[in-house]
Amino acid sequence: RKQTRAPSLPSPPGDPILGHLRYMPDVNDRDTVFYDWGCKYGDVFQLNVLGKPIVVINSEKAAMELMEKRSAIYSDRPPMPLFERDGWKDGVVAAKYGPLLTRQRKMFHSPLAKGTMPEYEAVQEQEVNFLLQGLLDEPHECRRLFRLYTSSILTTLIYGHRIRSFDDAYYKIAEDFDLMHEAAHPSLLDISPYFEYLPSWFPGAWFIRHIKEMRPKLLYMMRMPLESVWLELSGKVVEPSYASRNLEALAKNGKISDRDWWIIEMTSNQLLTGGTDTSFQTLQWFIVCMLTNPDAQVKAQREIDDVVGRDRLPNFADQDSLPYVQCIMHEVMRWQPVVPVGIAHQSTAEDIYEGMRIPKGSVMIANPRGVTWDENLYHNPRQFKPERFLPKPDGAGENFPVHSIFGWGRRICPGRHLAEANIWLAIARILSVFTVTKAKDENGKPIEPVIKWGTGLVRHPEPFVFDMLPRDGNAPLLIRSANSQKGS
Ligand code: HEM
Repeated sequence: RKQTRAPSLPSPPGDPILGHLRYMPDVNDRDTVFYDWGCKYGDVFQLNVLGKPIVVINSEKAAMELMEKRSAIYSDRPPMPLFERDGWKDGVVAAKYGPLLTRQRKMFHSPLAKGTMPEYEAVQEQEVNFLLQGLLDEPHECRRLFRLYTSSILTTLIYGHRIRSFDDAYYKIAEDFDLMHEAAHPSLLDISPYFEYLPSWFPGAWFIRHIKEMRPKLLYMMRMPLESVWLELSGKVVEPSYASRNLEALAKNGKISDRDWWIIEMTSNQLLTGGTDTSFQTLQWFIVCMLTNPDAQVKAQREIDDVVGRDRLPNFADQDSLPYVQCIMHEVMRWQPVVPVGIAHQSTAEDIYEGMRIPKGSVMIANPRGVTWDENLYHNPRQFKPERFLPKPDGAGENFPVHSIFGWGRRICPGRHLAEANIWLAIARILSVFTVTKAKDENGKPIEPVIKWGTGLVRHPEPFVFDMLPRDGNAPLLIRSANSQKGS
């Protein structure tokens, strides 16, 4: 009673019945528009779309209080009808908060725990050496090579399959996931499931075509790799992997039920799809940052030269001695969060925040921009300044906004340790042997890069021009020798 009498959160003006439907920003600008509205209406404000409350949080203090400390009531997901129709119903990303989510997340605990990471170093080193070789031979293929790098680490760990070419069926799977980016857009299905029966030519019914194309692809993506692992298990040589271990454990107890099979299929797929685009697009943003901040690149290369030298490549044992390289990775993530508005949570009980009411069933959006652009937390927040994370007096002693990048409470990204390890190794080794620089036109004049971002679930730069040159005559030899070592 007391709670329902509490005042509502501040809200921008909207329409009767429709609420803020007509004012909802485009997916591409949602983070920046929500940031601007936060400056105007307060760090926690409410929108309503056809009666559904949407709470936007624009400060670390409020997000910590609600999404972390009170995560027991903020860990559900709102309905994601397009994801579900595409074939991801009940998969961990879209799962409602409950036993099925708990079971799936439990399966990730041990394989993705921080302490398990050293077990993957050999795979990561082989993959990064293959990446360097690719960048040396075909630097213009950088985008596809980054995707191959992140997806191959994942397919090796999940299915025991290394990707060695762009024609590999597993690479195609990772590429086909591009179509899923459309599912980030609001659709009529958010209003009612019956709109699925509209003809595809009906204005606004683009999602009918999307489901028709995406659903079979997603089903194939989930089924094909697991069936291959199952077939391999009946043979003699099996590369141990997340899927093989889970299948073997279940098979020991007799027949694997359809439900158990589905859970392994789904969790494997969500690790691959959740981990590939986020990580490889972070690497693309790293290239953008090096291209546009040459001083930072030089500083990181000097650090690597001092600690590692030029006769070998950096490895995980060097990580603590390369603080500036670590700062570069974190600053790339802070400067351009690749999941621009995170993944929405939903509240399961009514709540009060600073005397104001948050209705039960509110969609909760913790906007990363509210934190990463907060001038109380970051000096010149819109500038790329890796040293901000160095301890004082060398740097500003600012904190990496881990939750704004990897999520909140009981839904925090389970793959964060693996993501950071994969990205760090790629960044450290690229900086040790290559320099990212402006491309030159036919007259030898540097071409100014134009950086724009494309639409999708994961923020990515549109193709841009740059060069990636070996740092010295020894770099190609070092790369070739590393990539030809046993196991590579
Ligand atoms: C730079 C890389 C990555 C970033 C920025 C990132 C970011 C995120 C974010 C923001 C969420 C939503 C968290 C929330 O709801 O509060 C998430 C969820 C998730 N991520 Fe990541 N992620 C990355 C890499 C990975 C990797 C490598 C994997 C797998 C190995 C992975 C698997 C997942 C899964 C399965 C979920 C769903 C968790 C749930 O709904 O409970 N991610 N990630």
